[in-house]
Amino acid sequence: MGYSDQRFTVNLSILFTELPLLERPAAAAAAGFRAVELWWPWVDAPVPERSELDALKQAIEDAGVRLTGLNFYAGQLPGPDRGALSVPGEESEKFRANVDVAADFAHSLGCTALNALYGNRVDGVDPAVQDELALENLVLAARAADRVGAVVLVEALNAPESPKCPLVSAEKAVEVVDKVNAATGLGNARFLMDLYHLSMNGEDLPRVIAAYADRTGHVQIADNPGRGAPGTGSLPLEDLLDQVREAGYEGWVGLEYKPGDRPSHESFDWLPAGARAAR
Ligand SMILES: O=C(O)C(=O)CO
Repeated sequence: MGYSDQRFTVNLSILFTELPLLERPAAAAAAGFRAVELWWPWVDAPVPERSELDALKQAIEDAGVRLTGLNFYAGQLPGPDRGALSVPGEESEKFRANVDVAADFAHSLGCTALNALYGNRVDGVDPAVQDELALENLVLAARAADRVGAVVLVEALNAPESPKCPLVSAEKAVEVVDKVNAATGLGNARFLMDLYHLSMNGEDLPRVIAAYADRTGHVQIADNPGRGAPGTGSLPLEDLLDQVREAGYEGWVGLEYKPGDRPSHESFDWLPAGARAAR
């Protein structure tokens, strides 16, 4: 057990952002990793030019890393937006336009996990109307993911940093997962267990792990406070990841932390070089 038994993937939307997008996959490879994940990289373009998609695919392939996770279009991340799929009007339309583009792009790189961020509450809109729209859009996303052999992930964010997001507890996110699976019958909606967000919400992490590991499709980590590398805060991340493993989760663990005021490649000193290259 320990970090050496985990399969880590580097989030290139929060790490290596000091580099242009197309240089980040090679930088992750140079740091010893073989797997990367991304938020939707084109925050203003749910349907980017074909040439942009092709260039990113090429950069990932040339670096010799695999893409293990991709967020659907989610607006401006990490804020002010927190997703698009529950936001009526233009944002929902953008999400819908993106669904097949993101699923096909993921598929072209063998990526089998697509994260669908819920979005903020909108002043003056009935929350029930937003939740109904969200379910419709999550069903579309789950069907598109299923078409390419992928899962659709539903993530709980944290209330202090996302005060308008309604999905700020594991229980609430898993409730949405269950609703999507009940609506599609596909069983490919899964919980994204982000230990940083859940700890910011004050959740009992061992309890959450025991309760929901079997419905978890992806895990992400950062330390708390600060959303930095493991060891920069007070979360017992190595132990918590052991618990996740013991509870039956064997998938990827996304490094979704901020490097701090140092280049990203210097932020992996907590992880033995031999433990980075999991495939
Ligand atoms: O917006 C965030 O903080 C996320 O974790 C997105 O995946």
